Amino acid sequence: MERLVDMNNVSVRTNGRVRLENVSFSLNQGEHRALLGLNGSGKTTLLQAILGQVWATEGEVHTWFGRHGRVNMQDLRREIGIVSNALDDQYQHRAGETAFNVALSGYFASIGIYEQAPERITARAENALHTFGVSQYRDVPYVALSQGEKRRVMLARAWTTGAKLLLLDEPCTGLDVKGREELIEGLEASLKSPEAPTVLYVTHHLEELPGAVEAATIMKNGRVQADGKKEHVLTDEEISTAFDVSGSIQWHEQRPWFITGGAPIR
Ligand SMILES: Nc1ncnc2c1ncn2[C@@H]1O[C@H](COP(=O)(O)OP(=O)(O)OP(=O)(O)O)[C@@H](O)[C@H]1O
Repeated sequence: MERLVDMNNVSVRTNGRVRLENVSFSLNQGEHRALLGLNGSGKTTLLQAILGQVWATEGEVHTWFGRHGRVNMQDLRREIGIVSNALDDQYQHRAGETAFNVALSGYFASIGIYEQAPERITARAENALHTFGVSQYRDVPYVALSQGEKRRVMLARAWTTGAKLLLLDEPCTGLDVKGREELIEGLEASLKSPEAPTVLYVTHHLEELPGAVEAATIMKNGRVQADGKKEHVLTDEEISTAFDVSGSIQWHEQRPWFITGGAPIR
C-alpha cells in the first residue's frame, strides 16, 4: 500500500501562535480517513501543511511526490482534489462560470479555464457531473446553484482532477439533511471505483462520515489525541474528550452518531 502522506513530529507556528504541535500523521492509499476535532484544533492547518500552504516550523512533511521543500508544489496540488468553503468562496465572484467550467477547472487546479482541455478531460468532467447528479446544471452559472448543488459540483471538480488524494474540508456545511444524504450517497458510490482517490474527510459531525471511511484521527489543541481504525478511535471516551461534551457513539450501518447526553466537560 503506497504511503500518500507522512508527517513526522510536525509543528507549525504562525505569528507566535502554535497551530500544530509535534504532529505525526500518515495516510495510505485507499485508506479513507476522518480528521476530527473541535474548532481551532488544527484540522485545516494539517490540510494546509499537506498542500504546502503553511510550512512546518519543525519536523518534515512527505507526500508521494517526496519531501516538501524538494518537490514542485504546483505538480503536487494538481493531484489533490479539494472541497472546502475556502475554494467555494473563490468562485462566488465569478458570475459567468458555469457548473461545467467549475468541474473542468479542477484539471488545471485553477479558478477559471485559461487553456483548452484535452477531450478525454472534458469527457471526464461531464461524467463527474453525471456521477454526482448535477449534469442537468451543466450550463447554469455556479453562483446560481443551491448550496447542495454547489457541493456536488465541487465534488465533480475534484473527480475531474483525476486526483490521488481528496481533501474534503467540512463538505456538508450548509446542507440540509436531504442534501447531506445525497452528497454522502454520491461519495459512497464513487469511492467504490478502483480509480477513486483516497479521502481525508474533515468534519465536526460524525454522522456525515461515509461508511467507506475506515480510519480516524482526532486532533485536540494542535496535537493528535487519537489515531487508528475508526472502531477503536470513535469511542464514547475519545469523542467526549475531543469535543468537551459527554455523550455516546451509536453505530448505524457503519456510520457513527454522537448522541450528547450531558453537560459540557470542564
Ligand atoms: N493565519 C493564522 N495565524 C495564526 N494563527 C492561526 C492562523 N490560522 C489559524 N490559526 C490558529 O491555529 C489554530 C488551529 O486552527 P485551524 O484553522 O487549523 O483549526 P480547525 O481545527 O481547522 O478549526 P475549525 O474547525 O474552526 O475550522 C487555531 O488556534 C487558530 O486560531
